[in-house]
Amino acid sequence: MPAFAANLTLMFNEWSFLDRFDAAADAGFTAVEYLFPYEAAPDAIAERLARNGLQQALFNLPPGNWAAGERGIAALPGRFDELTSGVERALDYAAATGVKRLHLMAGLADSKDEEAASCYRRSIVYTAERLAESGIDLLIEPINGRNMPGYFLNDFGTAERLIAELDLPNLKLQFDIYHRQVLHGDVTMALRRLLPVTGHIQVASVPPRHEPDDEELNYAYLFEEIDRLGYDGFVGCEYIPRGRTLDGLDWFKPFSRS
Ligand SMILES: O=C(O)C(=O)[C@@H](O)CO
Ligand SMILES: [Mg+2]
Repeated sequence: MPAFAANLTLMFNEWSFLDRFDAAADAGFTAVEYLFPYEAAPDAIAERLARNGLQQALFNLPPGNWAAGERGIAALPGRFDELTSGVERALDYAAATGVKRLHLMAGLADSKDEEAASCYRRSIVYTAERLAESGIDLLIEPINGRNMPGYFLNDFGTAERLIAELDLPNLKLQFDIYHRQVLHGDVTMALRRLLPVTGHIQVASVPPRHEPDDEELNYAYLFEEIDRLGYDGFVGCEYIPRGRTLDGLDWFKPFSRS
C-alpha cells in the first residue's frame, strides 16, 4: 500500500499552516510534505510532527525570491553563494523535522543555455554532497511548462540523463505523475524504467490537478503498479482539492490510518 503524504501547501488550506499538520493527521495521513517550511520556526514544525505521529516526507530547498516570481536558483548564474547558504538553512529544518529528501528547484532559464546547464550541474553536485553528510537524498523534478512557463528542467529524459551522468548515490528523481502525463504520457512504462532512480512520487489528476480519482489517469491502476514495483518511498498528494479538503478524501479512505 503506498505511503501517502498530504501536501500541506495545496491541501488543508482551510487551516493555518501549523494547524494543517493536526488536520492531516486527523484525516488519517501518516506523513506530510509541502513546498517550504521557512516561515515557521523549525521547533514549531517538529512539535506538530511529533504531536501527531507524522513523518516529514519532503520539502524544497530555498527557491530564491518566490514572491517575485523566481522558481529556484540552481541553474541561475551568479547565485551560487545564495545557494550554499540556502542549503545550510534547509539543513537546519531537516535536522528538526527528520526529513530524508529535499527538492532543489532549477529556476527559470532557457533549457538549452549552456551556462545555465553548467550552473545547474555545479549546484546539484555541491548540494548532493553536502546533504549526503546528513544522510539526505537530493531530488530533481521535471516540471511542465504550462504550470511553470520557462522552468529549466522541463523534460524527464534530461533528468534521467543527468542523474546517470552525475552518478551521485543520493541524487534521485522526483517523479510527479501529473507532470509526467502532461509532458510525455506513457506513465506506467516510465515508472517501471525510472523507479530505481526515483526518490519521491507525487500525484494529482490530469489536467485539472485535483484529487487522484478521476479525469485522464487511472490512479487505482497506478497505485497498484507502484506497489507491484516494490516502491517503498512516499507518494505526495500534490493536488488542489476540488472543494473542501475533507470532502475530497473518498479516494484516500482505503489507505487512511484511521
Ligand atoms: O510543482 C511541483 O510539482 C512541485 O513538486 C513543487 O515542489 C515545485 O517545487
Ligand atoms: Mg511536484
